[in-house]
Amino acid sequence: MIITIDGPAGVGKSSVSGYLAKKENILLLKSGSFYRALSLGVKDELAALPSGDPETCYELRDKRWQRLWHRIQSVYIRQQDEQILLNGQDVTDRLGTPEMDFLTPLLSKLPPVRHFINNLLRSQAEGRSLIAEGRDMGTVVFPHARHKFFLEAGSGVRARRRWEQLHPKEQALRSLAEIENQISVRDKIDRNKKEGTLRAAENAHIIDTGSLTFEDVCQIIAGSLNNRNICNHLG
Ligand SMILES: Nc1ncnc2c1ncn2[C@@H]1O[C@H](COP(=O)(O)OP(=O)(O)O)[C@@H](O)[C@H]1O
Ligand SMILES: Nc1ccn([C@H]2C[C@H](O)[C@@H](COP(=O)(O)OP(=O)(O)O)O2)c(=O)n1
Repeated sequence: MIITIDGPAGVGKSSVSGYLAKKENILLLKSGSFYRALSLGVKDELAALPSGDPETCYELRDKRWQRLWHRIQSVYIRQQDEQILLNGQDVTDRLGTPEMDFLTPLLSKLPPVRHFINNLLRSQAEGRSLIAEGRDMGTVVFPHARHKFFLEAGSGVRARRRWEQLHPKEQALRSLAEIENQISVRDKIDRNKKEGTLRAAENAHIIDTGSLTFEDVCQIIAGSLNNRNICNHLG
């Protein structure tokens, strides 16, 4: 059984899918973590590019792109339990930095990068029951998934959630407006990708989480999955 949960940044994908995966005792594939690990693996090459954006050199297919692509293909990413291993090393705690927030959308909009990660995700999933969360799990990576959910909420609500996740020291340094602006920039990249565009699959159950609590969202999904254990636990 494959369950997909897609949606934009801060909408509640990781927390809801993490909760459901634990309750169901099934694998959780966080596709964003794979994109983040790849960005970490090639960050020196990305930093060497003008403005750090690989799109121009990809479109020109120039030497810089060939170097970067060669490097991408040499990176080995694997999930072990809840840890993400990059070339055999646990990098899970290094994936959520502002630097990775910035670099990952730039790398993940390139079609060959998406194909590279999609293959990895499918190979991790082979023959297993799982929840896959991201942007294009229900549309591209697992189009035959039995259960698909698409979470949405306004950028203001999502920015506030992200801000509340920050340590008080960081909250003092970063305004809500700045975070909302970053979220809007990432939304724009996600919605305008050539491939893997952020959108709901035709057969996805769309849930607006803006005015719902975390428990509400879990319950709606659990109800839709008709999973009595989860419903009972939350009820
Ligand atoms: N329905 C909800 N209502 C309020 N806060 C939520 C809800 N769902 C998730 N959150 C909180 O919002 C923050 C962002 O959620 P997260 O799961 O990290 O989003 P995503 O994976 O989509 O980026 C987390 O602190 C999470 O606990
Ligand atoms: N299936 C996916 C998952 C993530 N991405 C991109 C989009 C985001 O900018 C980054 C990181 O995604 P992640 O889900 O970890 O982060 P956010 O929830 O957006 O903060 O990767 C993607 O293009 N396709």
